[in-house]
Amino acid sequence: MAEPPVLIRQDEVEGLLHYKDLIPRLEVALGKFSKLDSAEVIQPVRTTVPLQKYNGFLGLMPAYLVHEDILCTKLVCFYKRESGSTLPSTQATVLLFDPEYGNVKAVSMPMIIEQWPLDLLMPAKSEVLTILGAGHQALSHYNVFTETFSFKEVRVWSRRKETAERFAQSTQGHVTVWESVEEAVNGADVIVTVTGASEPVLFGQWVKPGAHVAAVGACRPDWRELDDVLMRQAKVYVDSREGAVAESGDIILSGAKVFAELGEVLNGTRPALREKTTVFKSLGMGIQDAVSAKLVFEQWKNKH
Ligand SMILES: NC(=O)C1=CN([C@@H]2O[C@H](COP(=O)(O)OP(=O)(O)OC[C@H]3O[C@@H](n4cnc5c(N)ncnc54)[C@H](OP(=O)(O)O)[C@@H]3O)[C@@H](O)[C@H]2O)C=CC1
Ligand SMILES: O=C([O-])C1=[NH+]CCC1
Repeated sequence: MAEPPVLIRQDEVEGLLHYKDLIPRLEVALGKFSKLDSAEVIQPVRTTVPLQKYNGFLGLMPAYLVHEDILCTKLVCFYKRESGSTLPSTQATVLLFDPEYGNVKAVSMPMIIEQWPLDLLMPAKSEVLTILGAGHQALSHYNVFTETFSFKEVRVWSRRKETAERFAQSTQGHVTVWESVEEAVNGADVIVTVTGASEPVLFGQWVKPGAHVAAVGACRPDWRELDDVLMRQAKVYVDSREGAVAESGDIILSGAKVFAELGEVLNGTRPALREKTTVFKSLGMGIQDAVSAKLVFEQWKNKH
């Protein structure tokens, strides 16, 4: 008889997995996912169930990594929150299966680890980082970017100045708060957009040529964070082409062409044009959660 599933709480997950251990395993999985006719990593486009009454959706994000025999599904609820709301906008549960028998081995309510090997696309000399949005994703991106790279200056903007100020008070290093997006991104080498916006907040005319934009918000076909000018002038990289053309308003509504999947850069089939203005449009991949869940479960077993 199969063992009952273990429940791994979010605070435990944080102590069991560091993103530095995740990235190399993720790179292998992404490279395999982006191979032509790949049968090694199976990840269908997210299925979404609209929750109109609550201005949100439930997303189902399954993935099977054949090379590591990892079967996993993330279930994520996302809501568009009014300004000043204290309710969380993203809540996720991850189920890790035994692929042979089909029983659930572990259930966890993880931090959503949206970390990517983005140094591939950042300008070689990146001194100024601007984060647009100041919520959960902003903090996790701040932590990874500032632990991994040495920026001379970090700036933050949020829809409400109080959110940006609270963010700046919560970070380890010095962060300056800006009231205008245009001024906040002026001269920035790396811009992370992590807002709940559904209309563009970042405009191409403000972006320094050669800058890198990591676009993390706007995960529905009619939501946007970036304007047409930026989308059309930049080389656009995505996590999954199939996902991007189905779900990303920034891509669908601007008509921008996808240059490459990040996995194609990692497996050497497309170049990383870091000297150009680049946009990485991330929508989230079940693969990330599958790799994370396996690592978390292994660590959990070592400790119990
Ligand atoms: N690509 C991926 O893999 C993932 C993407 N996401 C996306 O990242 C984004 C941020 O998520 P998270 O940090 O958890 O959210 P939070 O609710 O914690 O933070 C949202 C931030 O966006 C701002 N904001 C909200 N609505 C608007 C708007 N209409 N216009 C401009 N700014 C707005 C908020 O400003 P204020 O508080 O000042 O009002 C706040 O700074 C979401 O779009 C989410 O879908 C999340 C997880 C994974
Ligand atoms: O990957 C993810 O969990 C999400 N992407 C967009 C909203 C939530």
